[in-house]
Amino acid sequence: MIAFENVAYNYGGGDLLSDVSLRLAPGSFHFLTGPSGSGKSTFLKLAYAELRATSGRVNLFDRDVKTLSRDDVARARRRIGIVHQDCKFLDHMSLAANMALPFTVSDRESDGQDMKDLLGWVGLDHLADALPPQLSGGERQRAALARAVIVDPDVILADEPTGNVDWDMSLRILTLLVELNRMGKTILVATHDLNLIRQAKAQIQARVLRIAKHRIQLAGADL
Ligand SMILES: Nc1ncnc2c1ncn2[C@@H]1O[C@H](COP(=O)(O)OP(=O)(O)OP(=O)(O)O)[C@@H](O)[C@H]1O
Repeated sequence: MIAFENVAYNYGGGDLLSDVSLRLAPGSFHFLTGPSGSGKSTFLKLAYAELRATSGRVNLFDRDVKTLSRDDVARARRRIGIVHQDCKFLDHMSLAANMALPFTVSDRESDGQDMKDLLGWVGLDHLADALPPQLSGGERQRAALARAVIVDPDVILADEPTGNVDWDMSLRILTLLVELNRMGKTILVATHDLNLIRQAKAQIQARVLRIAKHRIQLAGADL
């Protein structure tokens, strides 16, 4: 799905990430952890071609990102659901209308029943007509996850999807991610939350990647 080959990235100073080689195989579940500022969000941006590697190669669905035109990137992104750290909604539009935005943007028809089912799946069907500022932090994060999956992507990249929510809500979001993985989606979750990772490993085969000293390594079984 997504492969990194000897990738390095810097924002103009020294390398933030260097010598990164890894593959997100279809149907795999990965966590990405590491200290604040170590480059987790940067890695995700490289993975969905928001940033281009300074050196090395990132393959998105078997194509070198450097060779992709803007349209190719847009097409590839339709196969990726991105849950941003600080998810943005249009505050003047209902939750249901916000959920339908990916369809509007990609010129596809949205199916009202699918939308209802999806809101039900994340436990927000009663809030379909609410405006985003009326949602709690956990409701926003579940809405962000639902919006990322509404176009049925093959890959889900989630940046701290359980930041700012309590443990019960974190577990609920984790359960949704595990369900998606069981449906065959390839998942990568960047998180600081080691308890969440332990909880997930009790349920599914998840690999844990750790950023240390600018490199990304597979963490041992100690987690
Ligand atoms: N656009 C940018 N220009 C310059 N430096 C940047 C830019 N974006 C991020 N950085 C720097 O790169 C480093 C890594 O940032 P990144 O957001 O990838 O880390 P992170 O591991 O996701 O952090 P956190 O866990 O705090 O979200 C930080 O030192 C950050 O200040």
